[in-house]
Amino acid sequence: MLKTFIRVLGEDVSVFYRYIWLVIIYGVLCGISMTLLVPVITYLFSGETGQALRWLAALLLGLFLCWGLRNAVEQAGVRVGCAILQGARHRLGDHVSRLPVGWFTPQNTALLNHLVTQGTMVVAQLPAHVLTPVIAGIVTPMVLTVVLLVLHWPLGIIALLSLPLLTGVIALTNKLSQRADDAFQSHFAEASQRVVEFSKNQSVLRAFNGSGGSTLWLKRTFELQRQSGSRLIWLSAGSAVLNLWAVQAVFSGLLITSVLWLTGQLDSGLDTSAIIAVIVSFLLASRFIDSLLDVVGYGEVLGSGLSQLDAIRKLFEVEVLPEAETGLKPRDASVELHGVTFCYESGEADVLRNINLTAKPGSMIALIGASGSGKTTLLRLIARFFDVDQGSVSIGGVDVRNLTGEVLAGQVSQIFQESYLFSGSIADNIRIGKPGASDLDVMDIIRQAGLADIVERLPQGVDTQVGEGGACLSGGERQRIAIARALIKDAPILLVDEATAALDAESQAVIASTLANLKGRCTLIVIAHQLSTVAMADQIVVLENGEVAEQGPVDELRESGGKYTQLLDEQRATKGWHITSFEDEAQED
Ligand SMILES: Nc1ncnc2c1ncn2[C@@H]1O[C@H](COP(=O)(O)OP(=O)(O)OP(=O)(O)O)[C@@H](O)[C@H]1O
Repeated sequence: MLKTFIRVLGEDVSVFYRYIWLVIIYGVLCGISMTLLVPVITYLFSGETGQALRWLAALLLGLFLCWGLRNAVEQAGVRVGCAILQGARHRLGDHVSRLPVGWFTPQNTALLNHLVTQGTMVVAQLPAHVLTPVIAGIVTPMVLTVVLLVLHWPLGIIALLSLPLLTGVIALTNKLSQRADDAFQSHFAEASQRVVEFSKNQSVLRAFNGSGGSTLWLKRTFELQRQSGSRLIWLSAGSAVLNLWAVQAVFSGLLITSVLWLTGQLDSGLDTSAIIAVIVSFLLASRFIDSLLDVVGYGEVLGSGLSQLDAIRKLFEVEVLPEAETGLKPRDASVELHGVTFCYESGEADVLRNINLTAKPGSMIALIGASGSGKTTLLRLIARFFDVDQGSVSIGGVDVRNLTGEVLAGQVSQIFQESYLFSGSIADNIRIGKPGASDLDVMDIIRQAGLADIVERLPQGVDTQVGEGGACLSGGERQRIAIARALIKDAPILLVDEATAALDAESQAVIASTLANLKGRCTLIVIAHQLSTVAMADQIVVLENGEVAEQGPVDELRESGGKYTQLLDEQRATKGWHITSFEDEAQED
């Protein structure tokens, strides 16, 4: 817990240390103040009223100091909470921005959203509202235990033994509640994600499931959330009862011991000092129990807060991609893969195995292979979405792990099949590729990406809002904006996941002409779906089950009659492709 607080608070950690020290001092001072009851009662019973009043004044002063310190503790707790709210989100953001892109699954994204919006809020409230009574509720009984040991050792021994016993019971019940709370929070995040998915994709759901089956996933998620919610309620209630029983058991032990001792004293004749000691011990024992009851009372809120803190800890423990500290720069736009092996999850089968590939500066490589053969993964490794498990990926002779994020981003531009557009205008989205681009540059790129006609048709031209995710545009229009965004960046290496049949013929033609224009001007590595693209490449790489099955110039592969021709035959059968050269294609067009 302490480590996570320290991590979450970063450079503001001093406010947390100050708070912890204050609350410990507060707990000790409360314990000491209560022990001042001993001389007050002793002197009262022995008739020394003056002395009793002096000790009473000391007791009142102690209580006054406790009250003052409690205020200081509360303020320190609020300051810790503010520091968490102000800094934790930034620190989480910094950490998350360095995580591998593959971490951002819908479930992790929903969890992140939940932690940033609600989790940090719950954690921020812990010091001010929960930790103070809990820490003081443990420190004060420790002080009282020492006094009880001095005053009447059997009571002291019971108090001493009860501390680890109660800590054990509370830790156990907390762990159980925390587990139930983790499950509930995870189902809660999943349900939130499902609701967003459900509302965003109504058109798909209605088209395929008009009878209401579309709500099946949602219902299942809600059911899981309900089950984990009930489990959490039952466990929390059970834990509260168990904790209370444990405290009452200790109280009964203290009570029985006091009564037995008092009875023994009465049998062996009245010893006033012993009777005073029993009465005082009994008073202290009841304060001891009160403090523990405070701890138990906050058990449930504490468990829930700690569960959020634990989720934040786990998030901080996800390994980030190490950032290069060297100032190395690629010497040219070549791309080399040496013995690259990679799997997404450790322990699972390799998605790529021993891949060797060289793209000379300005050359073009077409990646082809069946669905799932690893083509997209290979492009992701070049852009360092993940680090390879074995081997290396180099750009311009430098391992991508030794390039800073900024240098690498400057070298590589990408066109994906599904490129996300941000809320804003067409021009805003294109300028993501080059923030300082002039209006003239933007218009020029719009022409190159075959967007000119579309932009002219729109009443607000390049200032037309695209909506969230480009919802106001067609798939082809979105794709062309994404192409324009990649082109304006003018990076020396372009990675392209060519559009499949999901796009209209015009957009496919735009990609083909873009590639033809760029050929020779930058290094192109393209997942090729169109025969014309395959035909214009300098080198074809055929992937099969994560391995390079064949590679070489198109003519060589055509003649060898190996995997390449086999794949083309299969695709010709499904799409009507035929083996031809780029020139033939151009003539046919
Ligand atoms: N983020 C991921 N986490 C885990 N496994 C993944 C992930 N992305 C892809 N895979 C798996 O890796 C393998 C290769 O996928 P990849 O997307 O690289 O293939 P592909 O050749 O590009 O396929 P397609 O042509 O259908 O896009 C597949 O078995 C896929 O299920």
